[in-house]
Amino acid sequence: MKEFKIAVLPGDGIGPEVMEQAVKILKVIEHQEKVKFNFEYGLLGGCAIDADGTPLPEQTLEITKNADAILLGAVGGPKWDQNPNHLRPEAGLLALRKELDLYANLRPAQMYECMAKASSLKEELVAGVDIMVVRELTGGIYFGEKKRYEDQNGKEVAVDTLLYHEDEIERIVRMAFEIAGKRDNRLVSVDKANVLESSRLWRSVVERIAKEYPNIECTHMLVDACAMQLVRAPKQFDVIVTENMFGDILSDEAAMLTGSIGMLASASLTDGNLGLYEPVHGSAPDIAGQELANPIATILSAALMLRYSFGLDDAAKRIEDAVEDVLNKGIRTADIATTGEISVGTNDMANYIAEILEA
Ligand SMILES: NC(=O)C1=CN([C@@H]2O[C@H](COP(=O)(O)OP(=O)(O)OC[C@H]3O[C@@H](n4cnc5c(N)ncnc54)[C@H](O)[C@@H]3O)[C@@H](O)[C@H]2O)C=CC1
Ligand SMILES: CC(C)CC(=O)C(=O)O
Ligand SMILES: [Mg+2]
Repeated sequence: MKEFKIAVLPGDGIGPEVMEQAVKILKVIEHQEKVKFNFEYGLLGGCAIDADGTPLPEQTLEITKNADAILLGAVGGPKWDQNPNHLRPEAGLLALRKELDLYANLRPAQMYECMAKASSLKEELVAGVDIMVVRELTGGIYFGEKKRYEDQNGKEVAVDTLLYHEDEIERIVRMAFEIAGKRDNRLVSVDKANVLESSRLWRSVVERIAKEYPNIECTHMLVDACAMQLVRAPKQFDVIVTENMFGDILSDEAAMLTGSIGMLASASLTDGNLGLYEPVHGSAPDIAGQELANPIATILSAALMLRYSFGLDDAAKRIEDAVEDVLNKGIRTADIATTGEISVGTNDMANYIAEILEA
């Protein structure tokens, strides 16, 4: 029997709640596919600070390095907001991404037909939206040097450094071209080349690599214009490639086109088979512990794990179809509910998905 080791890092806030649901779905798949998933749990983020005094304990790093894939909930919360940077939950996640060289963050934003009909946005605007945001994940301003000091007038100064090496840009851009080649052959590279030197380097690398992909229509867009175009005419986009912070922001925006940030999955990949799979959303402290969290983003992240890290494409598709079936039946968590539908909590949403999978 084929065995896969999965490092499970539930994290903080709603992280453990949505993770429980994803594991529930994976146990159904395990049974159906006749494979064995060995789940190894680790602490990351605020819970790790509380238990071990560090957001990324050595033991967690070990578990992830020995795993075939990593499934993550979310980290962070107000309890740790005033901590110094190295004792913030988010620093643990950033360190993990860097340590494992997970440089490519794929964030697919796909609109379900039944969700388009119920969207608070115009149906014709969002029906058929299918965007893949390819975000650089281990460079840029989140990883540059940070400084705090007082100027000569005694006023505080803060510095974050945005730095990119050419080869860091090259590998993510190349991956985006490859992905575009398997989709609709359209790639939009997003930068701020009218202002930022790092963006001018980014653009020149994109232009050089574009010559190797003559069949792919490659255009450039400034990030402010892209934010506007995403809400004005989202269907113009197929694949977007961009640097770390722009991708973080634009993918949250793209999420809302599809109904809720509680629906968006992501895969963080390196050059091998290892991947980290996590919902795009955070730890949502405002709804934690209330059975309100939508588990779909984490369940769909588990499906991406089956596809990208384990090659279990059929199982991944069955999960995605089961999610769509449940949505077609009008079953909704609070974040995606409109009137006249069946409103369910976190657990029941996953139970309905599991029921369809088992049918
Ligand atoms: N990958 C990660 O672990 C991330 C962690 N964070 C951290 O999470 C904490 C909260 O950050 P926020 O800015 O509030 O972003 P957030 O994504 O946690 O929440 C934003 C809004 O979306 C809602 N929401 C998020 N996920 C949901 C779900 N599954 N179902 C239903 N509603 C959902 C929340 O209730 C909230 O109103 C912060 O400490 C932040 O640093 C934020 C983003 C990513
Ligand atoms: C380190 C994370 C909190 C950054 C983020 O918001 C994300 O990756 O989505
Ligand atoms: Mg984010």
